Amino acid sequence: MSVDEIYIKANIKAVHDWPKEGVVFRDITPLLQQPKPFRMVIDALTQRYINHEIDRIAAIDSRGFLIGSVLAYNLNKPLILVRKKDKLPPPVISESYELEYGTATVEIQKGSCNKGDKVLIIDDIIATGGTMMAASTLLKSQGAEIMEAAAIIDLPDLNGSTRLQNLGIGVYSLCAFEDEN
Ligand SMILES: O=P(O)(O)OC[C@H]1O[C@H](OP(=O)(O)OP(=O)(O)O)[C@H](O)[C@@H]1O
Ligand SMILES: Nc1ncnc2[nH]cnc12
Repeated sequence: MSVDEIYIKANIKAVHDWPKEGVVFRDITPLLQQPKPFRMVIDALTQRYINHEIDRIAAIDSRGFLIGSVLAYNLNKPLILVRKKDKLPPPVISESYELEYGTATVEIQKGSCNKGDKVLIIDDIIATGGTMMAASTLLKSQGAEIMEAAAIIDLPDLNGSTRLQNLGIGVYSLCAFEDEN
């Protein structure tokens, strides 16, 4: 593990049995409350993508907005909002999916991207990968190519990153929590 990874992980809190029994919720609030680890996250993602060919950044509602919007500003790229159901004005397209602790629907506005656009998807965490997959389905339906799906945290035990990779979507995360500790 790199020094940055150790530091980022140390600023993410494990909340056991929330929002339901058996779930270990990875809370990024401590990381956001301190400039140093938050800057580490943004700087690491900026460095990774600064020389990549990216046309747009898609950030996922709501924790993904916190990272995706700052990254879009740093990289000077247009931002696409992947929002929870009924938040965006029409015309929208929708995709439903399973979460670790429920079900959800995400939407993007029609015309959010152009055919052939290379889109980087950003969220705080990849758990089952359902949210990233739904976002990718919506973006692809508009003709986009998914350049990569990136998050602060990967939970490999929930297989989300593997499921995304099996669909041909490249995945990048800054840290992983391998078990329930
Ligand atoms: O890989 P998955 O199993 O799809 O889970 C990851 C998603 O779950 C959380 O979002 P949540 O729906 O809890 O919303 P929030 O960001 O508004 O808290 C998280 O922010 C990711 O978007
Ligand atoms: N274990 C978890 N911690 C934080 N956010 C999540 N989203 C889905 N699973 C999660």
